[in-house]
Amino acid sequence: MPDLDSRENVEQFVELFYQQVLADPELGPIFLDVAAIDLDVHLPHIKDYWCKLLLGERGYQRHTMNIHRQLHGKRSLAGPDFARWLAHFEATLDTHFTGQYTEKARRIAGAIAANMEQGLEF
Ligand code: HEM
Repeated sequence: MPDLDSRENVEQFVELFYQQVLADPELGPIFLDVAAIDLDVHLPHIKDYWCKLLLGERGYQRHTMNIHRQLHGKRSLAGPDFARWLAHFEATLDTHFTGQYTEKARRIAGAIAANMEQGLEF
């Protein structure tokens, strides 16, 4: 299985991850109804975000925490939501990718999800 060591593979990962998240009965509506994302706008941001975190690319320069804080104001995001999000993230990695970048993605996602969950507790 490939590693998340190129933009091409990171983009493939994001597509596969979002297929799962958007199909999730709890999480899908948060993206599609609450935030009403335009996938053609949203997915390139997510791809740039992971290319920054994993490959050191500089394309993503937005404030992720503020975006989730705003979202949290419309539909509260709590422990079980983060657990589902992470479960899809890890299942996508486990099924399609392997290697040191894959493990880096797993660590970073876990740490950011925990931080974000704490940061939204108020
Ligand atoms: C409960 C878990 C989560 C849910 C339900 C969720 C949902 C969302 C939604 C609906 C948006 C679009 C917001 C908008 O455009 O108005 C978004 C954006 C984003 N999320 Fe999450 N998110 C979760 C966790 C995370 C985590 C843990 C990370 C990072 C590891 C993350 C990274 C991002 C990024 C990078 C964006 C793009 C922001 C931008 O437009 O630049 N999310 N999220």
